[in-house]
Amino acid sequence: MPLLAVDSLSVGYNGMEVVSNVSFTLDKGEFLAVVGPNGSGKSTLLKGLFGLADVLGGKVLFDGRDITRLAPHKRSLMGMGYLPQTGNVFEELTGRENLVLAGYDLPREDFERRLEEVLDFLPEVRGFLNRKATTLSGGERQMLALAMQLVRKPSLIMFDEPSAALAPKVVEHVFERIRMLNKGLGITVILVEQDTRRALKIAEKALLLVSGRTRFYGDAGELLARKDLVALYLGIQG
Ligand SMILES: Nc1ncnc2c1ncn2[C@@H]1O[C@H](COP(=O)(O)OP(=O)(O)OP(=O)(O)O)[C@@H](O)[C@H]1O
Repeated sequence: MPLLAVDSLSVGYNGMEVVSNVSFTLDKGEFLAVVGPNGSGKSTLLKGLFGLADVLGGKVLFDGRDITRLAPHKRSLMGMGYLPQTGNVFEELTGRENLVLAGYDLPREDFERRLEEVLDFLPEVRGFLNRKATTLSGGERQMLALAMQLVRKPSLIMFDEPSAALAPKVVEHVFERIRMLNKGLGITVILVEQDTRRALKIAEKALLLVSGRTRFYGDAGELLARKDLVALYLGIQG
């Protein structure tokens, strides 16, 4: 049984359809990149999968359970994580306070144990524990936001353009961490990313969305090799 099965999903806002009829499945530990031109509905698809946009048709099964209409916090309790582009940390709180909030529903001892595991995995976050999130750089905030996800031990994390507005060197680091949490911790990943080449190199599977519809779904390497699609929709050379 796949961890996530998306069947003919249509998503939109106020009854207006933005994403139409998208289907894919993800097994545990797989890595899917969602790519496509600006405005093609990539973020909307993630929001639909997390219960933050209107599902206008189709079905989403997670761990075998129909979650199509489930509230976002219940999805989170089931092991789904979602990292939006912005607004992913509480700015006025310290790193530790952010992490405590992320684990609000975990028993105290579990939380402390998990926090230690997360800090071993993301050692740089130790340095942010007593700093207010407002004082952190964009890349540091991403790391804190990632730690907030990991403390919940998700089986799936969905990232919405984690590299947006970050310096190239920092992007490298963020991607390395995403790769490690997939390969090392076995967490299933859906990545929406502007840097298509990078996304397709790190992922196994790819979904190319054009005007809200699936233009390609399959092996990420195969999409990279499809010069026609790459030239038309992805703006990367060769
Ligand atoms: N909250 C909203 N209400 C109404 N329409 C929206 C909302 N959010 C996005 N849209 C519209 O949905 C369409 C798809 O937007 P979306 O952000 O999902 O695309 P995207 O592929 O993620 O784009 P980008 O790569 O530029 O981030 C756009 O036409 C956008 O204007």
